[in-house]
Amino acid sequence: MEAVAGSRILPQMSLNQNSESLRRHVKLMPSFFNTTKPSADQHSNLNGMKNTVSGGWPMTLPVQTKGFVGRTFCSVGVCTYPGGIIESHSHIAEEKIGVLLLNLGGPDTLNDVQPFLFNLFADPDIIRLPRLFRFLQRPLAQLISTLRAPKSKEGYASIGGGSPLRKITDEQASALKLALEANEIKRDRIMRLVVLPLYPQYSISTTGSSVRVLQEMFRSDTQLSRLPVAIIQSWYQRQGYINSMADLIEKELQNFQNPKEVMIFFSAHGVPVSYVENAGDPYRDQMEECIFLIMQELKLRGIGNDHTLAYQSRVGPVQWLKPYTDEVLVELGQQGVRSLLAVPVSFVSEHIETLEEIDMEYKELALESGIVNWGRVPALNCTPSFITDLADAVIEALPSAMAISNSNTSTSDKAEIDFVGYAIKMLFGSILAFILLLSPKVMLAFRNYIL
Ligand SMILES: C=CC1=C(C)c2cc3[nH]c(cc4nc(cc5[nH]c(cc1n2)c(C)c5CCC(=O)O)C(CCC(=O)O)=C4C)c(C)c3C=C
Ligand SMILES: [Fe+2]
Repeated sequence: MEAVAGSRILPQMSLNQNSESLRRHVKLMPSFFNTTKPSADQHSNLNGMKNTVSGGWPMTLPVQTKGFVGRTFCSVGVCTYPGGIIESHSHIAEEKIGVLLLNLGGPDTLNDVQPFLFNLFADPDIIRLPRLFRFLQRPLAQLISTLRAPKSKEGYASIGGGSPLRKITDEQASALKLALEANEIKRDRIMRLVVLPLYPQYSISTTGSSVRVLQEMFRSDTQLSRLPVAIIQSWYQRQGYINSMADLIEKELQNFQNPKEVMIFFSAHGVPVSYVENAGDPYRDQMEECIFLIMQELKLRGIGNDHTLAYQSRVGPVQWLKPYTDEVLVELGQQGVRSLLAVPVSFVSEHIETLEEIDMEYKELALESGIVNWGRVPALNCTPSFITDLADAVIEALPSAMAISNSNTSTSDKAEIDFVGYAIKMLFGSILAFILLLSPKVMLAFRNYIL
């Protein structure tokens, strides 16, 4: 059994690489683990089986981030699942299950901030340009990331000079591996992959974006396209997750002098309204249902506090989901709310928006607005009940694993077509962006957009 942590760069790989090449790639992965566990019989459960160390699963995924400091596949955990070896009377079969965690990346150092932002804005699911203007995506991303970098760097500098996301995601991957090994399960002789985004609610801009790229990659690889894959789209409604969130809230309420008077303030990462209203993003509906379920669980525990939901972290001049966290905090203070417990709800790890935006900016704003007692629920990170629930989610998803079908175009043809198209688009995009930038008015509008 091994767990290897490395940089955030995940290069393109294929299934049949030799072990030397595999080792090199594995080192580049933020988190990769590989275990096998013996089993007695297909029809017996695996309780009490002894772990063995595998020499390595000859498979790794063609995981590719969208550039250097990656967004999207920022933690990869691959494990051969308990039941690694299944003995069925006369044969021994090895059974391996991969778990691929999808998460947002974050800059490890201040030097990584601009490349990180570039990857973010170059994602067509984050900056959604009309099809006709798609060729501008990368030049625009270059421009916006360069202009926004100083402000973002300030934020990352204030939380220690980089994002903690990578470290926490690695820890979650290791904890999940242990939880999966502890589980009892019966196995067939198959290899399957479960894709688990670390976003409880689905959004086009998070899970949607990652899964789209993953599917493109799998379709264009003959071997991977045959691998049975189960994708967990969202899991906010799972009782284990709801209970874990309720536990955190219940515990944190006890830190207030008068817990019953505390306003439970859910703060979710926002998305532009157009995602929900024009592109059919289920994010807002799922978020509202998630809050409803958490509050319902708290009520069952005799906790009937007032609560509210607001959206934070908007970028640019377009309308984002409302109400906005900063505006609601001010209103609540003015309305006489004196005790408030902030609950970050769209993400399961500590990150810049909990450590800087909530703990510093929003706290200061709330105290200025009349709130006296402030608290914040920590992120779930590696909370055992939460990790166990993720392990259960992985196991429950296994039966639905299906091959992602192969595309007709060969990989090399595709690469050629992509390259020519890409070069033409880059050329025209850069010329247009350059012309636009010569106009001071356009430049000013841009500055307003990104800050
Ligand atoms: C520009 C549009 C953005 C959309 C849409 C968006 C959706 C979205 N993001 C998260 C989670 C996180 N985002 C984080 C950072 C971050 N996000 C955007 C922009 C959009 N996000 C920017 C520009 C940044 C960089 C930070 C900054 O400059 O303000 C992070 C933090 C990563 C870290 O390093 O700690 C998280 C987490 C969700 C869940 C979401 C949609 C539901
Ligand atoms: Fe974001």
